[in-house]
Amino acid sequence: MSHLEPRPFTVSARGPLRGTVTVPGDKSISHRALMFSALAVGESRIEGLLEGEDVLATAAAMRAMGADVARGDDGVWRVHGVGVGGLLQPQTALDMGNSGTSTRLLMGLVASHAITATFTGDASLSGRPMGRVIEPLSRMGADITASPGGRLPLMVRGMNPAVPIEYSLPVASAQVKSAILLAGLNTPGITRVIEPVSTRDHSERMLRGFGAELSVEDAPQGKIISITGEAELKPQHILVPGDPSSAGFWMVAASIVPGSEILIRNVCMNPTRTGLITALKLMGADVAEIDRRDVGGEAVADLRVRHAPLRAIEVPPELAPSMIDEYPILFVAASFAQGRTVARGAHELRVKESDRIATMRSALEAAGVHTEEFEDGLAIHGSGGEPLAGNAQIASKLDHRIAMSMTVAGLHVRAPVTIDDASPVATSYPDFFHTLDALGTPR
Ligand SMILES: O=C(O)C1=C[C@@H](OP(=O)(O)O)[C@@H](O)[C@H](O)C1
Ligand SMILES: C=C(OP(=O)(O)O)C(=O)O
Repeated sequence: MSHLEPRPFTVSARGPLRGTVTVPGDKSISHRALMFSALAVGESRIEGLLEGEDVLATAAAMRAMGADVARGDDGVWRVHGVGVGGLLQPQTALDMGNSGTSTRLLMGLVASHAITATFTGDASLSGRPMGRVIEPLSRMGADITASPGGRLPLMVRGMNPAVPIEYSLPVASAQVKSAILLAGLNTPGITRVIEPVSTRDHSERMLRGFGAELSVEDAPQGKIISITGEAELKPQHILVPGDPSSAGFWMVAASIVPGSEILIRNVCMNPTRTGLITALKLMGADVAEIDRRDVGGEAVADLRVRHAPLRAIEVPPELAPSMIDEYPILFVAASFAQGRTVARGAHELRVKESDRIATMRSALEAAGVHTEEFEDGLAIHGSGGEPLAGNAQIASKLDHRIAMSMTVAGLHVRAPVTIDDASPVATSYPDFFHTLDALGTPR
């Protein structure tokens, strides 16, 4: 799973970008589809699963804990689950690769089963904080031994029966929320998570779809999500909609490269995920939603994006949870806007696959963009639509979103940009470079 060989990639000005793109399945939904199917009794079928390294790490972990997980020649994944409470002791350490979502959600699952699992990961994942899940899961009775700083490698000794808790999230994190709900699935009684700031709600929607007893209540202190434990999940047929985070790269590419027009098909429009579209529209981007429909309980639309002059904005901080993974590509859009864009209230970016504030700052500065760094964000002085100087070496720091964002920046430059290692792109978007080739040729 780890990237032994760095794969450099050089990008030079291209365009205009024209064509139709179908983005891969949503990463958050794909992880959950595998996990929940593995806990149902019977066969679930999953269509449109993202076959990126992060999701494959989840598939391997579910197999290691007893589920039968296989991809058919028709591209449909079939999962025979073990039932809630039925996870088996994995025989070797679970290699989570680069994936924070796999790690935190699976720690929750293991926490309430009578099994012990060791979690390992690559250098990026081993630097990310796990204390945020260790704390609530320990309260539920799990015994967790982590490396210094609450990092990987770590070992979770599950407790069965675990103790239900009521827990108010100290950080806006769908991973922490989901870890607790997953632990609650196999815990007698009602486990409650209070979410002062709403985050992506795929776990809630999908757990309900699988037949779990889960309620969401609006209260003065936030959303109260209650799950009744010792649940029985029924197998499902899941259609995974396209990933709005992956679509973001093409939205910004079309917006900044003159003459471009891209139709992006089948994009998940769950309102907890559409912050980038809101921000780009505030900047003057030409994004049209076509044919809004429902796919497997999620809103989906096709998006037609045309080149348009962008203007700087103050990015509303309340958008942060609904576009948390899209800040790197938003910073690229801002680099081509007229004026100074300010994005603050995004401190969480410091603890993603890389420190995305520092990494994007260095990358954009190297490519000729003037930026100012804050503890919780960046200010970016845009080019007003002119190409960037380019002529830069970019460190992707084992971070797929940095590699893809700086590739998009490199589509409108005076001199080529080289990404030192583009291999992390395979974690979330294995076809990214093929799709780019199909959309436009070097000028
Ligand atoms: O629950 C999820 O699927 C995710 C939640 C977010 O992380 P946090 O929970 O750390 O905000 C996001 O950054 C990640 O890519 C996927
Ligand atoms: C933060 C991300 O993923 P994860 O936390 O699952 O590694 C991401 O995909 O941008």
